[in-house]
Amino acid sequence: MEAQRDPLQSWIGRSETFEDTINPTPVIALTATLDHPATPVSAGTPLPPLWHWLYFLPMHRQSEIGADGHAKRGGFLPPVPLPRRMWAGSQFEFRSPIRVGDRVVRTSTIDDVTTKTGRTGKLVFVKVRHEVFCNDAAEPALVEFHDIVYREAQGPDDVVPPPQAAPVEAAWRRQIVPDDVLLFRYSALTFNGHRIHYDRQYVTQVEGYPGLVVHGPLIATLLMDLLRRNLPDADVASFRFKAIRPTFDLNAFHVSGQPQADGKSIRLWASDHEGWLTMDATAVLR
Ligand SMILES: C/C(=C\C(=O)SCCNC(=O)CCNC(=O)[C@H](O)C(C)(C)COP(=O)(O)OP(=O)(O)OC[C@H]1O[C@@H](n2cnc3c(N)ncnc32)[C@H](O)[C@@H]1OP(=O)(O)O)C(=O)O
Repeated sequence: MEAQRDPLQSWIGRSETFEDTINPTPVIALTATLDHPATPVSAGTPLPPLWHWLYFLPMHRQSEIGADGHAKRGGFLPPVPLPRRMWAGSQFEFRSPIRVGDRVVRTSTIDDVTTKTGRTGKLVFVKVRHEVFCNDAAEPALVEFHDIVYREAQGPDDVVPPPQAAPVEAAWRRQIVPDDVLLFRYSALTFNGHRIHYDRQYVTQVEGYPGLVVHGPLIATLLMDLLRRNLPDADVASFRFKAIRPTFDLNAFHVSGQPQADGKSIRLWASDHEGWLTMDATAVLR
């Protein structure tokens, strides 16, 4: 007998395309948000890795927004019935520079939809493949896989999996204070309406987290910023990160990095105020 296919899997292959222009203002605004001097940027300046998230913003009209502040599901993203959405991780290939002034096109495709049972309960992962093309080029400048995870509602039997200790030795380390202004500015820059990052009543009473959740892409951007602070001329060929444990706005956290013996890879990670690993990442230089 043929196994029954999960109806959510019929979303695999669905795609959408958006155009944009790499305007300088978001670059200056993120520069300031990451606590660098907000100096002007000229046309032709390459975008730092991950700063493409400042473009192709989700311009859903207000009536299309769902309870969590994201677009209602069932359009481009499948109608996953689990309520709590998180950014689980991403993998990137940076093939050629994306520059201020470029006209860009992004094609996004649902690559996979999988249901798993994790330690915290039922999980549905949606993998989206994004390709960014500059100035009518035939080959993408950037390929990104974005893993979105949906979790069950909070319940009385919730399991908190045992935490994993972060590495103790780090060549680079920076403390980040995730106050609500930092979270607000990042949500605004990425036009991200997800309530878990700014609506304390919603995040604590509806989703059951203890505080505002720090955006996974913000932590990833801070990891890449740490790399650039220490190796300003580094040419990053690929990057991947996995969000292991949520980070809340209740305490300072650290971003750390350690170049590896191969001379090309750099392990980057984030850890919370108790030293638990919250994000694990690897960058590979060209
Ligand atoms: C922006 C934005 C949203 C956000 O930024 S939300 C904040 C950033 N994200 C997070 O804080 C997520 C932190 N991670 C977690 O809470 C947990 O790791 C998670 C994802 C709930 C999973 O926990 P579990 O303990 O239940 O999972 P297991 O370790 O038991 O694994 C079960 C299977 O799932 C696979 N898996 C687990 N974590 C990930 C991951 N991060 N990425 C990909 N796959 C993952 C794991 O490999 C297991 O698979 P098997 O095939 O081996 O069964 C916005 O929405 O806009």
